[in-house]
Amino acid sequence: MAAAAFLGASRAAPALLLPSRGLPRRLLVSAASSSSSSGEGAGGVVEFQGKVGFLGLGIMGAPMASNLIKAGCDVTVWNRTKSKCDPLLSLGAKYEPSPAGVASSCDVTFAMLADPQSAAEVACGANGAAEGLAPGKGYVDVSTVDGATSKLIGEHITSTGASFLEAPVSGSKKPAEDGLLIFLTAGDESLYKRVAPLLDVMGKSRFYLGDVGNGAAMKLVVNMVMGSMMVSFSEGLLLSENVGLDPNTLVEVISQGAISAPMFSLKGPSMVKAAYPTAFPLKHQQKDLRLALALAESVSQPIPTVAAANELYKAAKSLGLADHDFKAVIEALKAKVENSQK
Ligand SMILES: NC(=O)C1=CN([C@@H]2O[C@H](COP(=O)(O)OP(=O)(O)OC[C@H]3O[C@@H](n4cnc5c(N)ncnc54)[C@H](OP(=O)(O)O)[C@@H]3O)[C@@H](O)[C@H]2O)C=CC1
Ligand SMILES: O=CCCC(=O)O
Repeated sequence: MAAAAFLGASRAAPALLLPSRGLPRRLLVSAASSSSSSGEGAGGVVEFQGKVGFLGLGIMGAPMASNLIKAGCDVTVWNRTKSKCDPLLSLGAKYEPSPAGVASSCDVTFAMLADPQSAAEVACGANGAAEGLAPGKGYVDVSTVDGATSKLIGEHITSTGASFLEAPVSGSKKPAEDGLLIFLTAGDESLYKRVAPLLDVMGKSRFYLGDVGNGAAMKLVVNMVMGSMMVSFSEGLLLSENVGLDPNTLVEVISQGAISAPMFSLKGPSMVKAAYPTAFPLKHQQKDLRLALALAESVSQPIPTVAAANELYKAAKSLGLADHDFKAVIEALKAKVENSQK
């Protein structure tokens, strides 16, 4: 069936208004063709044709896949812990029992895994995605990993004839739910253009940064700044309290000045209450600082503030806070203060 004819059919197209770089866009999705393509259709309508795979349904992967399904995509999912697929299956997703099965049944497969080791295992290991890939298919890794891991995955994927894009994201659980992530992409530019309509379902903006490794590096630089800012903020909250100020007032004062940041306004009030519901797990923030330190080492640049922040996240992990939100790093600081006052 011709794609245009299918796009005209009723199955094809829940049409959505999508905010992308401030411009409303409509998305037409079709699963009609096994050779996926996308582009501007008549009247500025953006089209994606093909089946979409999603591997890794954690805090980020689940809402991202969910948004694709809600936009009308034909989505097939896999997760190591199978029960996490259930909410997506209820929304209409299909299931395959391995990453290879997903990749072989889909035109483009996204992966959102915890760390370099799991991203490499799911892409390149036994029953991994690469086993199901072939020329014409695409693999988009949106996990936060280091450049070396991303290059290794990319080489493995492209050796099958498929194309590879790294596309880590800035933005946390809520932006993932709201389809407001920022994609930092690098690698195959034609795959980037092909999946752009899908990125625009899940995100509010996208950057194409050239060779594989550049997206990973950009993501690590952003997150090392964020991790250090959170430590500095924690020190300020604690110091304000220790000198008899109301830390809630500090949050308000900061929100009105030059260092105002959504992170402080959003996370400050719960930090004052010592509540740390998880949006971005502390173990992942520490992983990102570890990878950023290695990145800096690769160009012989000292990043002493990040090195100090990393030690505090490690201390927080050893206090059992790995799966709490990364703002729980303030607890490691409290423990240090208590120890120093003994
Ligand atoms: N949370 C956030 O705010 C953000 C996170 N990120 C990055 O996105 C990635 C995912 O984060 P997030 O969703 O929060 O993390 P979660 O810990 O919630 O999810 C991790 C996912 O990886 C899977 N996984 C872990 N180890 C393995 C393995 N050995 N083999 C197969 N699958 C595995 C998990 O499967 P299972 O369910 O079986 O454990 C789960 O699907 C990370 O790289 C993180 O740094 C990026 C931006 C924001
Ligand atoms: O990697 C996690 C980033 C979290 C965020 O950007 O708020």
